[in-house]
Amino acid sequence: MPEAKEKILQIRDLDITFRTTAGPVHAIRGVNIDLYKGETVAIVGESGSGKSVTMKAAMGILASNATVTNGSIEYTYRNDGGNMETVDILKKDKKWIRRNVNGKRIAMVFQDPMTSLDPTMSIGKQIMEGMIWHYKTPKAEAWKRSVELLKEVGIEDAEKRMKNYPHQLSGGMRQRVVIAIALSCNPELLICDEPTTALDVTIQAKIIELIRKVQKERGISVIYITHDLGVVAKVADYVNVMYAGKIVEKGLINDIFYDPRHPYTWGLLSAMPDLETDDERLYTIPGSPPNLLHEKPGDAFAPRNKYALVLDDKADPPMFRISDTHYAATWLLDPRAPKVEMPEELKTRLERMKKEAEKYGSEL
Ligand SMILES: Nc1ncnc2c1ncn2[C@@H]1O[C@H](COP(=O)(O)OP(=O)(O)OP(=O)(O)O)[C@@H](O)[C@H]1O
Repeated sequence: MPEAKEKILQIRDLDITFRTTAGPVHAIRGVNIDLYKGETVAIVGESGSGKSVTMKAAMGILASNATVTNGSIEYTYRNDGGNMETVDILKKDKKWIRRNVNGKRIAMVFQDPMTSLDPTMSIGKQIMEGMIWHYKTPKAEAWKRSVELLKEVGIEDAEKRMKNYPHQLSGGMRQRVVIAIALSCNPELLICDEPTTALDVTIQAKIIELIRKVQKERGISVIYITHDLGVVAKVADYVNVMYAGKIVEKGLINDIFYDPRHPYTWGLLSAMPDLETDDERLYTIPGSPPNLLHEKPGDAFAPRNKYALVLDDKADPPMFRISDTHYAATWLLDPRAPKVEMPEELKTRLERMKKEAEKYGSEL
């Protein structure tokens, strides 16, 4: 972690509602996220928990039926004049965001490279496009830089590959190209939305390794959106666990993996495959996430939570402080609550993970 921490993104009290024919969907509820230069923040949670919507808001690319009803998304960056500037993305229009943020200072890597690449355009052209549009880079220069980028992301025969079309590449190579495109304008922040979900397991590890490498070499910040805690364990400095549009637990990677406090985090960790558990015995969190069309009072996780208290049906828990880095929104942390520990099986599993990490000399 860098010594003097420079904050580059600060999301505060973000509330987003979608207009739908069935009524308003309150998809994001009071989200706060901080991101510092060079760090990796993960947002983890089941499908529909609000991870992508939060990041789309940060990139100013929300769907047209979305309304931000509260909050701010402050982004601090070095402007074209070389000075540091802080803007609230929510107060900027689409044109400004397209010119100054999207693909330039903040770039995204999506789950499926096939949908983020244009099948009708050579990959060389697709990498050059951003440089030419954002920086008016001359074509010959953009070509040269694109070849270098392809090499940087580990593509051999880069000159030759420039002329290829996406369908001529394997899935792993396509995702490398997507990463090259994302890096083409020297972004300060990379948002990776399930960047490995569509890939084979062996390729997954290589893409994660690649993202780590470019992050380190370039000193950029990364936000990982994923439902896979295995990926989180490998990449993140800081973790936000999301449920039903709200962050329910946040902490440093070791806080979340070795001292989780929210029963939802317990569930996610118990459901994480590891070497010792076979698929048939793997835990799944009972029930399914709530329908956000019908907001109910109380804690949205209560119906799936075997540790729920009577109070959970009445009031949404606030964020309780566990340490300066670790917070969780569960009434179990209220001083009046009965003492409840994480399931014994999970405790054993986390201890095993800790021992393995110590053996291999990694943080996790
Ligand atoms: N354009 C939209 N109109 C209506 N509801 C939407 C729209 N986009 C997202 N939502 C709703 O917002 C909620 C959060 O969705 P989001 O895509 O952020 O979830 P997610 O955690 O990223 O899930 P996944 O892992 O499946 O991508 C969901 O309930 C989803 O149905």
